[in-house]
This record gives sequence, structure tokens and C-alpha cells, in this order.
Amino acid sequence: MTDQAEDLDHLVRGSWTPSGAADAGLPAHAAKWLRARTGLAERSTPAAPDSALHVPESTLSPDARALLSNVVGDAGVHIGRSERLGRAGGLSYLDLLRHRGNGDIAVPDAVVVPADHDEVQRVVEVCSEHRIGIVPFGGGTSVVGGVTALRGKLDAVVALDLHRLDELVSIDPVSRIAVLQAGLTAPHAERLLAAHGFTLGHVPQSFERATIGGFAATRSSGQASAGYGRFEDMVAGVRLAAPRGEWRLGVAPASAAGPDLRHLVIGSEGTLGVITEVALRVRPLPEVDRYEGYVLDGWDKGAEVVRTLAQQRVPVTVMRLSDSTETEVALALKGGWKTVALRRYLAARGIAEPCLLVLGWEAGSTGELSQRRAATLRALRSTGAVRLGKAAGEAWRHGRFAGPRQRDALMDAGVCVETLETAAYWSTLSELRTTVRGALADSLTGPGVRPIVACHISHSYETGASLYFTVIVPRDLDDPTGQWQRAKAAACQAIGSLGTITHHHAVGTDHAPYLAAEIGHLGVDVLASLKRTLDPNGVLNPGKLIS
Ligand SMILES: Cc1cc2nc3c(=O)[nH]c(=O)nc-3n(C[C@H](O)[C@H](O)[C@H](O)COP(=O)(O)OP(=O)(O)OC[C@H]3O[C@@H](n4cnc5c(N)ncnc54)[C@H](O)[C@@H]3O)c2cc1C
Repeated sequence: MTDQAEDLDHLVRGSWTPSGAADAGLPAHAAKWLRARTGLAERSTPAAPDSALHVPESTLSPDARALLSNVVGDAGVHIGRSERLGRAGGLSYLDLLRHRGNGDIAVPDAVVVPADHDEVQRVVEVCSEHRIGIVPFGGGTSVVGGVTALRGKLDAVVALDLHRLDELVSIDPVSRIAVLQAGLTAPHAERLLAAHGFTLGHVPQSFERATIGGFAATRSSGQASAGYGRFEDMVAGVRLAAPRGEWRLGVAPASAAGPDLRHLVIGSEGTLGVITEVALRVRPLPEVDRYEGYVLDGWDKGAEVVRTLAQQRVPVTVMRLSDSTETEVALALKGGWKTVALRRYLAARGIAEPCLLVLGWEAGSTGELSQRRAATLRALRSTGAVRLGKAAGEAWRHGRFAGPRQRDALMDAGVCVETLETAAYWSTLSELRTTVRGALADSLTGPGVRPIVACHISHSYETGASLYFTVIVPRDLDDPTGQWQRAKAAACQAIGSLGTITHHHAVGTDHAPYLAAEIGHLGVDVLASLKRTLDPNGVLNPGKLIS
């Protein structure tokens, strides 16, 4: 467990990295291309300094503070401005705007830092008894308002920072199950597992910051989901600290003992209890890997190929298809003579609308990798895929975490940049893409303003796939919040009954208004009665999931 005195600054501020845009600038050629492509004016809109932000006084009463200090010690209850501001919200575009001075920030009244399950349990009980809201806070990478410090009707709200729960509790190499504490970040968890020769293989784009508890609480899905599955596929068991007491689930690899109650906790977004430990299926660390790029002509062809590969269950670890807009953006931002040569090569091969397909394989030996790759290439035969080779695959792998870093630089340049995601069955997937793209483009287009709406598939199943949209458009400096809220609402309406409101970002506050349409009012009632059972005073993560 980390030292309590350790500076809490390792966690989120207003940007992805402590130094913000300085960590990944926007190259001059990329800025020039963006201006020409979107109508972006040459301007600089740097973030406001933290000192300029309004942070209300903490409303945590001295009595409540003393009770919490009894559990976690004085050093475990922080009411300082910077600690509270650092746990005020997640990392959506609207969160980043708020930290730049646009809109009010919901700041928790305190940050409480427990050291282990027992302390979490007691904090939860104190808060329940004294009507103090609790926002479980892992890596704070939520992009749907999941860690917004809403108070609801309660007297105060605290962020429960779980970073001290950072141990590998146990490992069973025979059954291949590791029990990990919830506050472990993904890189830290991987280092602990690697020492035993294992990996989780869960690599979301938020890998560097997000935590085991956060993954479980949001039904996360990583870039290698084709090979390792979604996070919930890895969960063998959970330990939950709820106001009504401790709840442990998961005793066998499969069970017919009624409904699988683990799935009530997985995806509960901190509204039912605090996940303190997760038992996870682990796999042997791969010895070799290989990433390659291919190009298909047009979205429909690309999606058909991904469907074929998914339905033939080819043994890939990563499978990701960019539409022609996303491919165009990637090439334009990269720039250079190699890009020019690539465009010429693709034109010469008759590719009118290049869509990049990245395939990756991980394996225990070169022989196994060759077999997996050969099986994939057999399925790719006669699909018209043009092979770009390892360089294109490795380029994707190399830049896989670059997006969040560059977001700060884009925002400094006056850009609105945000993503949203959904999923649907294959039969409606392309219709869904067209509809959502249209809604976003219509909402964001204005005089001299031409939005980029790019899309990719990064998680595919035999029955369907996810769609992930990235929007880049000049920011409306008069109403930046309204600009994105309108676009997001248009996209959510467009998703309608064609797909899910979220494939892996979860519900939080942002998708809560659309949940009933997806799970039915009866579904909402079921969740509400579950909450009443586990959290009778309604202190856990107010306003999230079921508001
Ligand atoms: C740049 C970027 C890229 C992203 N890429 C991906 C991606 O590829 N795949 C993906 O799935 N998601 C992605 N996300 C979304 C986000 O990273 C995931 O939702 C992640 O699972 C959140 O983990 P966290 O530890 O940061 O949780 P937090 O943001 O701290 O919390 C998320 C939610 O879970 C609750 N929670 C957290 N810990 C616990 C706990 N121990 N017990 C109970 N509730 C808890 C919180 O209260 C909140 O409701 C991305 C986000 C960003 C900013």
C-alpha cells in the first residue's frame, strides 16, 4: 500500500498529464491542415490557471470530519483546495472545459483516502449514517460524469480516493486467477502480474491512469478485447463494501445458483457499494507479438471484412477498423513524405476511400503466432485487403496512447474535441454509423465551420460491433458547453433504438436520461430497488446511473 503522506498530485488535474499540452504539442503542419479542413481560426485559448477557478468552502461539518478521521486518520481526510479540485470530475470534454473556466465545477467537500477494505467499509457506514454522499474515485478517467461530485439532497459529498488499495492480494497460478485491490492502476497491476508471468491484457486508451475498480465498475473494454475479452469477461469475483455490509461474490468458474449476481456489481458505477477487490482471470504473458496494417476500400467493405473475421472467430488479439475520415485524419496529422508515398501507392492500387484495418496477434511462441496469423490471412483472402505491413501496425501501436495527450494541445488551439461510442448488431451497424455521423455533422456545422466526424470499430463480436466516434471542430468560444451538449444530445437521439447508449464508457450522469429507453422502466425499478437494499440512505454516487 502506498504511503499516506504521498502527494495526491499523481492524480488528475484539468488535463491528461501534469504538464498538459507540453506533453504532446500540435505540429505546425497538423495545425495548418486542421485550419484548412475545419475552418479553425488561428488562435490560442490556453487553460485558466487553477487559482482562477471558484472552489466553494467545504460543507463537511467538523463532527463528520472527526468521524472520518477516526477511521482513516487525520492525514486521510483532505479538505485542501487543490486536493478537492483534483477530484472534481473526470476527463470528458465538458470536464476539461470546466477546468478551463467554462461552467461550474462540482467540487467534493473532502477527499477521503482509506488504506484497505476495512477502512472503506467503515467510511461507507459513517457516510451512510450521517448522510454524506460518496463518490468512489479510481483513476478519475470517467468521460460520462461518473465521478462528478454531486450532492443530491445530502449534506455533503466526499470523493473516496482508492489509490492506497494497490496490492496484489493473491495469485492462483493453477486456476489462473489473481485477486487485485481496486485502486491499482492498470500499469501497476500489469507489473505485479508480470512478476508471476501473467497479464490481464486489458488495454483501454486510458490504460495509464485507470484502475481495476474503475474497469469493473464501468464494464470497460480494452483495445485487445478481440483476444482477451471485455473486462467483465475477466471477472471471477468481487468484494464490495456497501452500507448494508460486505458482499463477496464468485466461488466457482461457472454456476447455476440463480442469476449471476456478480453482474449486478460489475457496471454499478459506484452506486451500490465500493468495489475493494476483484478476482480476475489472468493469462500467461505473451512471448511474441506482431501488428500489421491493411487497407480496405470504403466503410461497407471494411465492416464486412471485420464481420467475416469476427464470425470466423479468427485468433486475433487486436482488430480495429478506421473509416476513411479517421484514416484521412491519421495520415494528415502524421504528414511527411512517407504519407505522400502511401497515398500514391493506395491510389495506384485503386483504393478510392482508404479504411485502415489494424490486426495484432500475441502468442506464447513464434510458431503459435505464425499459426494464428496464417488463419487470419486465410480469412482475409479475396476480400480485397491491401497489405501495408508491420510499419503501419507498429505505428498504430506506438501512438495508441497519444490521443489523450494531444487533446490538451488541441483545446489550447481552440478546438472542440470529444468522442462518443455505441454498439449494434451487424444488420444495423452501418445505418447506425450513418445516422449518428449525420446528427453530429448537422449539429456542429455552421458558417465557415466544417466538423470532422470520424469513426472506428475497435470491439467486434460474432453478432455485432462497437462504433467509436471522434469529433474535431472549431470551438464555439461564446458557448462551448452548449455547442457540445447539443451535438451529444443529437447523437444520443440518433442512436435511439438502433444501438446501445454506451458500449464501454458507462452511464454516469451524461447517459442517465437515456437509460430507461434502453432497459425499460421496469429495468430502472429493478436497479432502484437493488440500490435501496444495499444503500438505503442513497449516499453512493448520487445522480449516477439511475439518477
Ligand atoms: C482518454 C480516455 C480514453 C479512454 N479509453 C477507454 C477505453 O479504451 N475503454 C474503456 O472502457 N474506457 C475508456 N475510457 C473511459 C474510462 O477510462 C473507463 O471508464 C475506466 O474504466 C474508468 O476507470 P477509472 O479507474 O478511471 O474510474 P473512475 O473514472 O475513477 O470512475 C469511473 C466510475 O466508476 C466508479 N468507480 C471507480 N472505482 C470504483 C470502485 N472501486 N468501486 C465502485 N465504483 C468505482 C466511479 O464512481 C465512477 O462512477 C477512456 C477515458 C479517457 C479519458
